[in-house]
Amino acid sequence: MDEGKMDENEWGYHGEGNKSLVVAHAQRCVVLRFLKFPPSRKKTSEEIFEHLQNIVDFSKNVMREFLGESYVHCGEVVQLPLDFVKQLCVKIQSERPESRCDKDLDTLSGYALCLPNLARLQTYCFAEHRPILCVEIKPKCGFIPFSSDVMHEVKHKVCRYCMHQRLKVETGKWKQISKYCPLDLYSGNKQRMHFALKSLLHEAQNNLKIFKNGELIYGCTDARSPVADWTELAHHLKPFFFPSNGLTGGSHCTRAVIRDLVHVITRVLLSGSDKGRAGTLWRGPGLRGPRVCEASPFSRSRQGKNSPECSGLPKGCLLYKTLQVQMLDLLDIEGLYPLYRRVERYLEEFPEQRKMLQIDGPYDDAFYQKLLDLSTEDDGTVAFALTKVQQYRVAMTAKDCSIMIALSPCLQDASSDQRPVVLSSRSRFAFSVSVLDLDLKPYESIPHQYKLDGKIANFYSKTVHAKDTAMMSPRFKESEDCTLVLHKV
Ligand SMILES: O=P(O)(O)O[C@@H]1[C@@H](OP(=O)(O)O)[C@H](OP(=O)(O)O)[C@H](O)[C@H](OP(=O)(O)O)[C@H]1OP(=O)(O)O
Ligand SMILES: Nc1ncnc2c1ncn2[C@@H]1O[C@H](COP(=O)(O)OP(=O)(O)OP(=O)(O)O)[C@@H](O)[C@H]1O
Repeated sequence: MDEGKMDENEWGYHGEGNKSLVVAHAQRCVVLRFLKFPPSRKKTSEEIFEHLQNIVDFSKNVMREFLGESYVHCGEVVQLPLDFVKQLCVKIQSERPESRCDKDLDTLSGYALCLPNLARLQTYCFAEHRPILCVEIKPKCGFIPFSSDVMHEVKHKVCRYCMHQRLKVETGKWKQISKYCPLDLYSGNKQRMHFALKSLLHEAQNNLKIFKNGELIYGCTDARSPVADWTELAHHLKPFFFPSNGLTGGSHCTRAVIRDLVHVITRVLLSGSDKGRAGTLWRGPGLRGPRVCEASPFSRSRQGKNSPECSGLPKGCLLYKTLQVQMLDLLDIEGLYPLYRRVERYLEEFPEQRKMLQIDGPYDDAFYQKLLDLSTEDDGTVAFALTKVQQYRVAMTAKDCSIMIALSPCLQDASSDQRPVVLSSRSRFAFSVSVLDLDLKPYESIPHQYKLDGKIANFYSKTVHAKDTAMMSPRFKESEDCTLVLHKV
């Protein structure tokens, strides 16, 4: 990319989250990722450069090691002409969802991250002429905490995502509760994974987006977004899955296309194409805790039946590796918070030590090596507390990242440039899998996490458990009554 000759007309709005905004080049497979800030929060150019460089270093030295290099694209920091950035900002403003406009794109520093456009097959060269379908999934936390420090009883049975749904609907963030449960997606069991993916297709929230040739065709931006239209989605997908157009249309066709999509995504998610070194050498914390969330409609419908829920994920696949990194949260926020307070007290006494403790970077190999200490025996030291704090931040990052799956149809016997291939009922796709949004969660967000966690668990217990008890009690009363009668007889 020639930063000297930038033309805003060659770039278009691509998407945004809470902290960054992404624009894509019209022809080339690259995106620019800019940081966003609340209008009142001004940062210096040096601070922004350091922040972006930290993102690159963290991806390179930590996440690549954990997840494998084929999945992680670190990108590079680029300096752009300020005129270009200002004009780009004006150009894209009308396309931004209203709910994201509480923060402004940084137009003052001129710095951004340049990354491959993962909504197209991963390549830095000119866009390929083959059509490309891309599915982005933000799977969220895939396990139930196993830490003995967890005091909220409900957290041992119901996963954080399912509990949080109740609060999100209550506060108006989303209109209805999703049937998606991350534990189903991470189960490795095909039936459960199909259920999870279909649930995401029903209620995408911010957990699912679908792009066709780089353009968003499915997914919602906020609670005001129109309801999911499977007929329209199937119309987009049909040429990919039924190239010879065997099915004419109607609900049968819609269902068949959606089923094919779900099956292909499941196969890709279970594939382990990664050849990375350290990603496979590293032995993570090991899968622990309940494998089923009590709130998942799939699990509820199978209660008491012999369900094949625990097939487990293949070790090479990205879901498995992501889950391992998420499980670096060994103590849960309830066990972590006192350790955070220990580090805080130390820093209050020795503020000059902050740099040495690498709280704000650099995220180098030394930082990575310390993360590998999985001991949970607290020796009362600041060093122990700090290691757990840093592991928690890394785990939280993995709980909030997204997985991008790009699929491109290929002919029956054509070689796919060494890319892996997945089959659907009537087609064949070359695919790539990548992770995005691997920005290390800030140290400062820990008190917020602690409060939010309590709020989510309390709200869930108050509403759902109260409701469940109310619904259960007549049945219990009946059986009690029955038992009493039997006793009398
Ligand atoms: O706390 P959560 O689980 O709601 O996650 C936040 C996400 O909400 P979600 O639940 O996925 O809708 C939230 O996503 P949205 O803004 O809701 O799309 C952010 O990803 C946020 O991360 P950060 O503060 O921007 O670094 C996320 O915050 P972190 O907790 O990951 O810091
Ligand atoms: N390299 C990329 N290629 C293609 N699309 C991308 C890329 N990076 C980001 N995106 C798109 O931009 C959106 C926003 O990016 P990202 O998730 O990094 O934002 P964020 O503000 O950091 O997110 P969060 O809300 O989780 O903090 C993504 O959901 C994805 O659709």
